[in-house]
Amino acid sequence: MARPRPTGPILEARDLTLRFGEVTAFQDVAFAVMPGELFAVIGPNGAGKTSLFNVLSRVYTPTSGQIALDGRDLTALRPRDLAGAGVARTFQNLGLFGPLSVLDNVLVGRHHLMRAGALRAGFGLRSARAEEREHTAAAMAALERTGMADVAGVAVENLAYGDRKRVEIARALAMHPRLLLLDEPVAGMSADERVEITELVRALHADGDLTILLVEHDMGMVMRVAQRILVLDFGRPIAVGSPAEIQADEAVIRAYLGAAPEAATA
Ligand SMILES: Nc1ncnc2c1ncn2[C@@H]1O[C@H](COP(=O)(O)OP(=O)(O)OP(=O)(O)O)[C@@H](O)[C@H]1O
Repeated sequence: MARPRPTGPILEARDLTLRFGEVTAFQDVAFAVMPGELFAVIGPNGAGKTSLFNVLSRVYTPTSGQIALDGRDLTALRPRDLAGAGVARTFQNLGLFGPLSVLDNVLVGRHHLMRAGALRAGFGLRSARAEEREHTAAAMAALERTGMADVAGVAVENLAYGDRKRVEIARALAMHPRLLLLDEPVAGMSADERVEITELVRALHADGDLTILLVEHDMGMVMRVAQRILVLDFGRPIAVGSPAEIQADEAVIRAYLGAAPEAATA
């Protein structure tokens, strides 16, 4: 049965603070991401982006404040419950299994939906085979969306970095998430790969109902894809707005080491 589409924010943070002992990773962060939105969090080095991403993906529990998914306390979920709650993520440094094929890596993302146990599958029961076909079809559909279906049988370790990122995004999509969390998707990429992944993220968002929260250091990438942007600086929110508003915001320009707006959009 299709989940009812929430009318309020899909994700909402209020007064969110994370401290590691004496170190404040971020504080008093507040934002609301609406269903279908592409929302980005940016900021200079050490601004707190990764720490915030880790709170959203349940790696860390905030020191104080609230974070709600569809109006319910996100911190009540364990990391492994996220997929079932409709949230999928990618990792900054890829979380793939190199020796496994592209298809098998994507099937790992369907794990939480697999009902047939290994024993039933081993005996080749019809229901287990039907389920396997269903998962393979879903994984192949996700690979189609990221342009990787034709290399489904290739070991991931034989792919270029940008293509591995496509596989990782496909794995997240195969979970059929409503909310996709992207952790610095163009980090470590060549200029060409950056353009390709930026276009992929834009196309995935344009495709349909997916809500995307993107944490990214690369201003240019964010300006091309995001509808709204939250800027952190030294752990504090300094601006929220459209790309045009953020580019014109003096506090943001100062935070990026006095970079001129042209430089910030490069
Ligand atoms: N596990 C940790 N223990 C202690 N301090 C931490 C930890 N993780 C992050 N910090 C601190 O929290 C602050 C925010 O770091 P964070 O990595 O979230 O920033 P960032 O915006 O992602 O930076 P970058 O763009 O350089 O990755 C920094 O002062 C950092 O040193």
